[in-house]
Amino acid sequence: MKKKFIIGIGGVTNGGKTTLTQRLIKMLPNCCVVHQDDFYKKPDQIEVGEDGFKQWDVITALDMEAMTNTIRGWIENPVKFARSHGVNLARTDDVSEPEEQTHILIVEGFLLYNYQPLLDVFDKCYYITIPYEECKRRRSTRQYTVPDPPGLFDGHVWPMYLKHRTMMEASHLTVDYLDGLKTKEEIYNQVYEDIQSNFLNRL
Ligand SMILES: Nc1ncnc2c1ncn2[C@@H]1O[C@H](COP(=O)(O)OP(=O)(O)O)[C@@H](O)[C@H]1O
Ligand SMILES: O=C(O)c1ccc[n+]([C@@H]2O[C@H](COP(=O)([O-])O)[C@@H](O)[C@H]2O)c1
Repeated sequence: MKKKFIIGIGGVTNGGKTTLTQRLIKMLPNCCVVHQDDFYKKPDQIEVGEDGFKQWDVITALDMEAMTNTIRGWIENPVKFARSHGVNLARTDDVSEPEEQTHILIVEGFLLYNYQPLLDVFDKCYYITIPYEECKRRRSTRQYTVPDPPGLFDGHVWPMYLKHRTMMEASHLTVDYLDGLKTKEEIYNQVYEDIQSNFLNRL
């Protein structure tokens, strides 16, 4: 029986992906995480568009090859990956050896489902959405390593979100939508129970 599961938590910027991911990794056994934001290229490698904005919200702004290699490293040896990332593995005195246990990888990011080589690695694809107004409000309070210049949200971030979401929906990937307007607790409970029943209780 399969014992390695990769779960995607994608969706709009400021939808609550990181918040949900942090809660899940605390509660799920043998759970590692890969954050897409960690694979951003350096600011001087980000293209400037005709609109004058640095194009942060496109797949070429990210080193997707490096991210894919990191995920492949987990697939090859989740125990080694967990140990080298400081993730505690379940105790082995009352269960099987670490190699025999179930392992979960959460991959979190805003452009997860727009990179063809990764589409077939996911056992489950979640996608958090929030409406324009709420997204703009949350984003206005957020500090990124490179702060948003005036007009970036309406001129680049939101249009790119709509474009990539449309492309994802055309790809026939099976995606479970999560309503990011629900409370953090509600979203977490929904996903935790879903993962439990789909991947953990069946073992
Ligand atoms: N369900 C929620 N309801 C209200 N605010 C939320 C919710 N989830 C996250 N937030 C807030 O929204 C902001 C962005 O959350 P974050 O998890 O960093 O989003 P993302 O990783 O999708 O960009 C943070 O200020 C966070 O506290
Ligand atoms: O992380 C960075 O270095 C960074 C630098 C510039 C911009 N970002 C923004 O990060 C956003 C994606 O991350 P998130 O957590 O909001 O989903 C995306 O909308 C980018 O515009 C992120």
